[in-house]
Amino acid sequence: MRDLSGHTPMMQQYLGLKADHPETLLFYRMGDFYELFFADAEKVTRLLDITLTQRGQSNGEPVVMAGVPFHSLETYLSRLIKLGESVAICEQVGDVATSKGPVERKVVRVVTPGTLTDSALLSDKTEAYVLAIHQSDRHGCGLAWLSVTQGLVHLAECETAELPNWIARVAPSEIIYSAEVSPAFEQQLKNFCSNLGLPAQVRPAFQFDAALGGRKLLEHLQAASLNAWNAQDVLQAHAAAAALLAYAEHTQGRALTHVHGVYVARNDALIDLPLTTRRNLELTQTLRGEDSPTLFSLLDTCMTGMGSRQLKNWLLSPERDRSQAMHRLAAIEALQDNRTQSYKVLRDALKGSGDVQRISARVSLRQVRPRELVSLGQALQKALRIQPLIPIASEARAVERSAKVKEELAQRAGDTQQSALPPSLLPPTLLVHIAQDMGVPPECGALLERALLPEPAVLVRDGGVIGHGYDADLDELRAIQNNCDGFLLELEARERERTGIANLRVQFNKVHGFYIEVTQGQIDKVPADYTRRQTLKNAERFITPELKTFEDKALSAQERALAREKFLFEQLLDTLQQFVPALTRLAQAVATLDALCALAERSLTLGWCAPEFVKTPCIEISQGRHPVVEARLAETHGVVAGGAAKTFIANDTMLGHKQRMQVITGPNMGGKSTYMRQVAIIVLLASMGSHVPATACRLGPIDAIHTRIGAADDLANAQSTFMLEMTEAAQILHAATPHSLVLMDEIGRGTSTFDGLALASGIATHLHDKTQAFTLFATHYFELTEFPANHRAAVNVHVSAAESGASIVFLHEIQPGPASRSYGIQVARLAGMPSAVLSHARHALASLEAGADASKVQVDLFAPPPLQDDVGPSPLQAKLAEIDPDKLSPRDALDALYQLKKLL
Ligand SMILES: Nc1ncnc2c1ncn2[C@@H]1O[C@H](COP(=O)(O)OP(=O)(O)OP(=O)(O)O)[C@@H](O)[C@H]1O
Repeated sequence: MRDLSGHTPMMQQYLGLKADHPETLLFYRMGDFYELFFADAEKVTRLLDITLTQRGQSNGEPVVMAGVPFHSLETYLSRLIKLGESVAICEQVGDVATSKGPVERKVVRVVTPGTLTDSALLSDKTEAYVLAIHQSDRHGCGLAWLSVTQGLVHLAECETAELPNWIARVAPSEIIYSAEVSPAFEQQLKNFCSNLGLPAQVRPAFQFDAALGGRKLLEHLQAASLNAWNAQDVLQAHAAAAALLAYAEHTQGRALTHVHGVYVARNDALIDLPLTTRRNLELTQTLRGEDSPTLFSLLDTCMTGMGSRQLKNWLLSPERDRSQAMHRLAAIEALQDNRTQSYKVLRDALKGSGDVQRISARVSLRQVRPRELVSLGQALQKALRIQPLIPIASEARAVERSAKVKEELAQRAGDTQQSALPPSLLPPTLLVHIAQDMGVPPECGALLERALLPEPAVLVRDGGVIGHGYDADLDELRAIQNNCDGFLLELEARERERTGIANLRVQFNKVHGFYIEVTQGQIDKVPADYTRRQTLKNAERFITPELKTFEDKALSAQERALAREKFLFEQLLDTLQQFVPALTRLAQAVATLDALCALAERSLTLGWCAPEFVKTPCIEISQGRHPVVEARLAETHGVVAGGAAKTFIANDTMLGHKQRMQVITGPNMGGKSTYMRQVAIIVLLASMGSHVPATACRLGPIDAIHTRIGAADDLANAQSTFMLEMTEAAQILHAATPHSLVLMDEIGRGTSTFDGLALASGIATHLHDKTQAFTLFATHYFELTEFPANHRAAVNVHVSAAESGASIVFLHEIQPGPASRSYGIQVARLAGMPSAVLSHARHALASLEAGADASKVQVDLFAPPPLQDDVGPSPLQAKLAEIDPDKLSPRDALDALYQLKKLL
């Protein structure tokens, strides 16, 4: 323990608090400022560009400090959190008037990027997760993550090698791990996090305790066993959960009473969408790291932040089991019902709904602000109006029509695994469930309406929060403040009448308070209950018991009203706790309904169709489109660089048992990448339960979407473009199965032509013969168009283009057969290459082609490698093997040596 005795008492207090938060910036409240000291002060000065000052000395050293005004705390917090910093907020909790030495202070909460609850600091559309990672002894990891504003702890276990993909899937805002992970593991984790700009915190090893985690989960679930959640066997994840909950509680300064759900994410339950796939398909971020245009930005027309977050979650975690998707599809069909078009009415009703999910979490954490409670009250009223509008009957008809959903439901009813799903995803059908959860107890809404003013102050400490008529004492205190003048006039009139003193006056001054003034001439009329307060030259001033009582009340009324409001607000929070579970269910229902309505709207606006799920492995798409490219073309009215088509050209895709691989050729800019991505996007949309941009779509089971597209140098990890390309390709070859969709775009182009071609052909062969995944293989190697000739399940297709003079027109149609040529020079011309370069290139091409024709040797790229000839041992080896030196006489040994020499 450090000796602090040389420091001033205040610095001793500060340093004592700081010792508990060494890695966190400590905001130390002093009057109207939060002050930071020493290294913290220097750091925020750098990060926030605020002034560094120096005041006095402590322990012989100058006290370096920087401060921010208390009322601008949120602004500074938000900037620091965006920079990945954590902040401990230390408030004065003792009584300034009575304390000897520095007033008592306490860290009341720690604000970290992954445990935010304040809507001012959170993005509407993104959940902030904190992810705890536990390294187990056996090459595995236990994971546990939660968003403090949700009531659900997610658990998972994975191999260490799969960790990056899990982190990508969870997309946390912050990671915590044990102080005792292996150095190699820590290094890997740190590299990975710094590449993603993800803050990582080290936590004490003892907190990563499986038994403790199991117990804590049971406490939250108020259950005796985790079996019902199918979470009993994931012990490594329990260890992570123990640390996760401890950390979340540490940041909030209290237990998370609203956490009452556990969900185990099993590796084989979700469609695998590796980090590369998320990136390449531009699901939530463009390749340049922007939020739009992406698939999510196109899909997300939700009316609430809750809906947007739900939709993003569906997009990034589609399940392999299609029953969930089928439920959503049935609900979308009901919402779109021609006659009622309920989705429109519902979207109107959902507009402007408060963020029930975040607000109810803040209720249980007792951090909620008055205005949030008002908006919660409004959301409850909305929910009651929305409830009867939900087209339950149409959904029932849609389910009836879909024999498959019915079959699925019947299966699920007898399926013991069902409780592993979050509650709102269970049968009965989705909309029925949503409608049930919309019914929050009416007394909750009524209480909020009564308890709060319609437009309360921002903070309780300012007063003006609690409604009129809610509490008699408060009403009286307010009446005193408001009716001071009225009361005094009324008292004056009454006293004049009682005493008969016509010029009696009731007045107030700051020194003497309230008094009744009587001129000297009228003194003899003063009643007995008047007590003299002050004598003036011409008048006497009195006080009466009634006026004294009023004075006491009036002078302290404001103070007492504030205290009363605080008390009533706390009492309100106590009462609201019982409604938190119902509010959490309501939030989930609103989020789901909003997301479904957005999907219904998108489908109708963009002309999408419902996919059909089948058991036979296949991907059959009629007239498929890439929704984001199509939307961009529509926005720009087809005026895009490179003379592309004016409207999007739809294409079919037929992959099945007989045709598992397409070798796609065609000019640059022809649309190969777009076509491949569109197939992946359609598969993904269908799997999440959305309609798809096509006229028909039949989809067999899918377990993963792998992509190897483009190449960006990963300089931070010292990987070259080619190394990265090969690493990604190798991962795909190991992971893909016959139910996976694999996109390979121009594999092998990062090395010399022969190496690249040879590798590309090897990879294609492996995918076709061994992996047998559905594969779209785009290539510029014409040699690979020979591939289908020797491989039954592969076909050639090409994107069409037409030559028009020296130029080229892209038709973007996928047609059978290989492309006739590559048009590289024409594309370069479109790109504005100087004509001298083009002319040089044309000549060079002609001579290269002539040379290639002359020396054409037929190489069978796809022939299996020759087996090593097994010719057996040589005569010399055979002779040597015969000899047993232990049995040889010196004479025999010499003979043998001569024989061996001869054989040589
Ligand atoms: N089906 C389509 N209909 C209309 N326009 C399209 C279509 N497909 C692609 N395009 C347009 O052509 C552009 C180039 O497409 P894409 O990047 O897919 O070509 P590519 O063949 O993969 O090119 P490269 O081989 O150079 O990577 C797209 O940005 C888009 O504007």
